[in-house]
Amino acid sequence: MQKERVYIFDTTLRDGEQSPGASMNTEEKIKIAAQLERLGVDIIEAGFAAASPGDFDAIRRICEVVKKSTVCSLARAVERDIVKAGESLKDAANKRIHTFIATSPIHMEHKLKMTPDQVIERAVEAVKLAKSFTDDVEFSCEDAGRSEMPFLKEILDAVIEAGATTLNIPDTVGYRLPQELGEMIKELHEHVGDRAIISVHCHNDLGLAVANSLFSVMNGARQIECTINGLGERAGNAALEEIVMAMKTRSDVFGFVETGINTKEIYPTSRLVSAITGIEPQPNKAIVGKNAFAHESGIHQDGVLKCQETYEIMKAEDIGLEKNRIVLGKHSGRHAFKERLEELGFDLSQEDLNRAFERFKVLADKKKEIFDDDIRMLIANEITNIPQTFELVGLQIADCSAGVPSAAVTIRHNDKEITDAGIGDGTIDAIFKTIDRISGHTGLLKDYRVEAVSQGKDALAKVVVNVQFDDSKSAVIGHGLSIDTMLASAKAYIGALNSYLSMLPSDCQIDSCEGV
Ligand SMILES: CC(=O)SCCNC(=O)CCNC(=O)[C@H](O)C(C)(C)COP(=O)(O)OP(=O)(O)OC[C@H]1O[C@@H](n2cnc3c(N)ncnc32)[C@H](O)[C@@H]1OP(=O)(O)O
Ligand SMILES: CC(C)C(=O)C(=O)O
Repeated sequence: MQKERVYIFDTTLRDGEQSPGASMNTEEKIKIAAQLERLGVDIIEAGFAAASPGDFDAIRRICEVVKKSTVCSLARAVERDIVKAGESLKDAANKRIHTFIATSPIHMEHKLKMTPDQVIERAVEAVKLAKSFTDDVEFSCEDAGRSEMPFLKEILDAVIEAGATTLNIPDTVGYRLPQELGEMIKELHEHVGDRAIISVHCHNDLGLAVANSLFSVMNGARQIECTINGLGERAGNAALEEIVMAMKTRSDVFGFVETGINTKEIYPTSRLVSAITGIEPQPNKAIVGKNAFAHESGIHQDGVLKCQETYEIMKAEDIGLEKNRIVLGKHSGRHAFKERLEELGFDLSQEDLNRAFERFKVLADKKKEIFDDDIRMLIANEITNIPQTFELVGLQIADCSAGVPSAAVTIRHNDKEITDAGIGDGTIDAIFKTIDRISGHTGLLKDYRVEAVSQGKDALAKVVVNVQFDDSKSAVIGHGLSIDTMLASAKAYIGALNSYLSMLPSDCQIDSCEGV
């Protein structure tokens, strides 16, 4: 079956820029336009030439860069706007003027202060003037979603007669429900026939912009106006990525149509637009949100690892992501944990794996997301195989502003828990001195380093100490890992102590613990 083409009209640079805070400079617009062309959009609405000299210039410069996609400027049904649009598009390889006027009773009466007949007359004049610059003229009935059907048919007949080749039916205020807009498009499509292409431009005030666009395609629309990341005035426009991926994923329903979009460019385009505008899609945003291809819970991770389709209806690769993301966190299970360890090059025995998994769960309770570096450190600590002669059970430090830095430490040794407290020149010194007293070994701190492992405010602190115990000739190293730096320091010091003890002949070890 011959597929019909649905033209993708991207208005990120025009309606998308109408998002508060999304203004872009000319260079930024050129970058986005070039990427939109790579993405394969048919028409790039590059701006509103009459809005400002900057907008005019950006459209003109985009025409120099974009050669395959059609470049378009918006214009009110006003002579100056159309002339400006025509001039800005002068050098375009393919150009379109998009002129519009409102057709709903509320807009005609209160905003335009024009009668319906005057609106038709103005629309016809606008299309005729636009036609003197290009054959490709689009006419929009602004607020068509709240316009009366007989009037819509009348004005569309008039602008077709004047030369409009694309007729856009905007749901300007996002009022229509999918079924209703679908019926409206069906009736208008039957009325217009093959005299022009029917387009829709849906806003997202009720969160229905994408659904409305898809219903419109099912009912005869062959151009969709949309934006990257759903940017746009108020709640935004229909999101290009959602429309395109819905049609691709549900080809059982949309198999009769096709777009020219290279879906692998969707993610890079989304990233570029959010980097330039500073507006990040919400994490759970369909297709391009940070979590759209992420799995955090053990049952889902297990399913996806066994068969991707258990929890994925699209492939991350299809939108240009490298792969889906298995996020390790408190809801993860052993399957995902083991898989990540293998990816990181760790091959643990079942016993080590079980121990590491327990420690992972404890860490995950404290930390929102566990990164690869966190796991590396966790495993490094797990596989050292040094006997844990002393084990930290608890640590309490006094309010640092109170004057004398002090620490209370509880340590397990030979199945006994011993608590002691001490003061020091600083909190770390107080902790280390107290550990010395409990263990009966005196350490001389040669080096102390702390660094953040992984990312975020809740990043793990990794403390590395180099300690010389009991006047021995060489110093030993200890590592400690925790989201709390003091705790990491205590662990590092005890780690160094255990390491030192493991190197002593066993009779010495017993002697050295007499003080405990
Ligand atoms: C639904 C949409 O997204 S439409 C596009 C919205 N985008 C923009 O408005 C961004 C660019 N706009 C601008 O820079 C400015 O509004 C301009 C340059 C176009 C016009 O600025 P100003 O001349 O100062 O007019 P202002 O914006 O205050 O008011 C709009 C005027 O255009 C009229 N108007 C609005 N739409 C149309 C139209 N499609 N055709 C003809 N006249 C229109 C209004 O009735 C009003 O006319 P009035 O001055 O006689 O009352
Ligand atoms: C100019 C038209 C297409 C528009 O942006 C709208 O109606 O929302």
